[in-house]
Amino acid sequence: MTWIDVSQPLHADVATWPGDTTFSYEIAWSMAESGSVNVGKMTLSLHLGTHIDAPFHFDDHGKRVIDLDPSLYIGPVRVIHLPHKVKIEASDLDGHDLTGVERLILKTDGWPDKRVFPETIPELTPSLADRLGELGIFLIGLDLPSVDAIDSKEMSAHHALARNGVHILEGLVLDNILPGDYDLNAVPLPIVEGDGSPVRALLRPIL
Ligand SMILES: Nc1ccccc1C(=O)C[C@H](N)C(=O)O
Ligand SMILES: [Zn+2]
Ligand SMILES: [Zn+2]
Repeated sequence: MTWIDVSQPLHADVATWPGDTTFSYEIAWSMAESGSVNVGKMTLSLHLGTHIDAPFHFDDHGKRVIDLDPSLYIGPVRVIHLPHKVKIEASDLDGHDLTGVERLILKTDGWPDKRVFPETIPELTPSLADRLGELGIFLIGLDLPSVDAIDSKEMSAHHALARNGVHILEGLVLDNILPGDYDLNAVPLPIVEGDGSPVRALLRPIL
């Protein structure tokens, strides 16, 4: 079975958090100039497209990307569908048996057009973060640009997840993904000081 790409392509028009650094790519040194090769250069916010958050993103004393175990982002994952929510809370998991699940992806359908940055999105509640912690889930992924509301200053979901040892993977493209069990591969770059990192996120159905 082949891997399915669930990442947003990186190009100049990728939707960016309002006011944040957009994506740009240029050839810094062309074949003509160098005499041998094209050498590219890119600039981007570490929180655009499909990416992971390091705790330093929302906590001055939190871990940087280099401190995060890459194994968090490789391995079995459960995808569940929770569409049309304003808030996603612990009780939304009630119908789901998540015994043994370590990585969980929420397909919320809350960011339908990835070319446009959303004005409002479902937010995760601290009660959900606590439930994930109790279940032993250490990675939450979702098809949204944030686990908090767009206008949040408290970042209460980010903090509650971190308190519960749950790591964050944002901006997945799940339109063609059905609920079920998959293998995940979404490893960050070894950015030593990074508060986040873009990832190439891939899913492969477990049959
Ligand atoms: N408040 C911001 C201001 C500027 C740039 C990004 C944000 C974010 O909150 C990003 C989002 N929570 C993220 O984790 O990617
Ligand atoms: Zn982020
Ligand atoms: Zn975030």
